Amino acid sequence: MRIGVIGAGGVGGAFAARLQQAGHDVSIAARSWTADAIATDGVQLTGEFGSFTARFDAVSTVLPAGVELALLATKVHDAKLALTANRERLRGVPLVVMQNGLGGLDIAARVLGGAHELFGALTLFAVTNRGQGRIHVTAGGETFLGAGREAPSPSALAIAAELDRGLPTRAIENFRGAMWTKLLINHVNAIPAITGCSVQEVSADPALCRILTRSMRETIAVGRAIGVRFAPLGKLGVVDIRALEHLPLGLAMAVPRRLGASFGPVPNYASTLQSIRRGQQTEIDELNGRVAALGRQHGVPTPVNRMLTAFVHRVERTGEFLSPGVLSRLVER
Ligand SMILES: NC(=O)C1=CN([C@@H]2O[C@H](COP(=O)(O)OP(=O)(O)OC[C@H]3O[C@@H](n4cnc5c(N)ncnc54)[C@H](OP(=O)(O)O)[C@@H]3O)[C@@H](O)[C@H]2O)C=CC1
Ligand SMILES: CC(C)(CO)C(=O)C(=O)O
Repeated sequence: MRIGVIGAGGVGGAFAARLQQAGHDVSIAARSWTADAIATDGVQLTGEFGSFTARFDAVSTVLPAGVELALLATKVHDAKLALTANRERLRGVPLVVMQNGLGGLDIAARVLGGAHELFGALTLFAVTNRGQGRIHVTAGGETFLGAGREAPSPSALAIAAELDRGLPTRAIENFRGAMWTKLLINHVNAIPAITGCSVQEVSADPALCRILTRSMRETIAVGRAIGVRFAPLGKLGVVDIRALEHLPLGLAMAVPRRLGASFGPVPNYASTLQSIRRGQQTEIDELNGRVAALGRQHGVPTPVNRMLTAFVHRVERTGEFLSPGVLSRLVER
């Protein structure tokens, strides 16, 4: 199949390399400096999904004509520009939006039109983008594909099967509920971005894990106020979400502690801290920031998500991390 990947960073680069290796005809649209590096040296994949270099004939700032399926793997805030540049090439081509947060599919529908065939994909593997096509997968995990609230359509099943040839991918029902569960999982992103600690260090540290748990509880409350039906996703089952919601805080902390440990022994710094280290804008406004905005809209208090969002922006501006002790004093005072 002719597959076009827009945004060849961590997630896009890993999929591009593995799909090409599996025999698909993959082309890449990247920003010029990354496109130049990949055109010369290919995508160099290391870690959990194997170590090899994938070379691509078509690497440019826009996709070539003739693509049959497209994947969008930019950060959410880069989606509008990337899709606008590729709009002509995407006419009639199903698009899979591989992004965290809740907003990517809406942006794609606005740019490409509400009738465009759109799917979302939630990726549970953890990947470090070392720049210029060098991609290191620190923990394996499945990708879940879908759209809306219903059971997967025949085309969702067919697309998931094509992607599954490269990396483990499954079509699921209640994709909207799964997006919210992934948003909960991505609460592991903010504290590493504020402190410089890994996800595993945060979840193993009682004071930091307490903040993480509080932020997740706020998000469940916001989701409930909106009528979200959280779907089980990877290591976070419906029972875990109920435990997070209803158990006393000290006991509920077991859920994020397990979630952090599930990323395995290699430190996972998550995509938000990686953006800071590369001097790029983070997606925090689409993660904890989105929860805070929805909380305001629906009258649900979200003080921890508001603070975490503000602290990530502070680190973005200053480049200075807060120590775990200072962060917990500021949040818990
Ligand atoms: N990293 C992870 O472990 C995971 C990330 N995610 C989610 O996946 C999505 C992608 O994240 P991730 O791969 O980490 O991000 P990266 O920043 O590593 O990759 C994004 C890529 O998009 C490129 N890009 C930006 N604008 C354009 C454009 N206009 N045209 C073409 N390419 C463009 C960037 O280019 P440049 O190289 O120039 O910066 C970069 O290579 C995010 O929503 C993230 O939250 C989901 C699960 C796991
Ligand atoms: C799953 C996780 C937390 C992997 O690191 C991720 O989605 C991210 O880093 O944004």
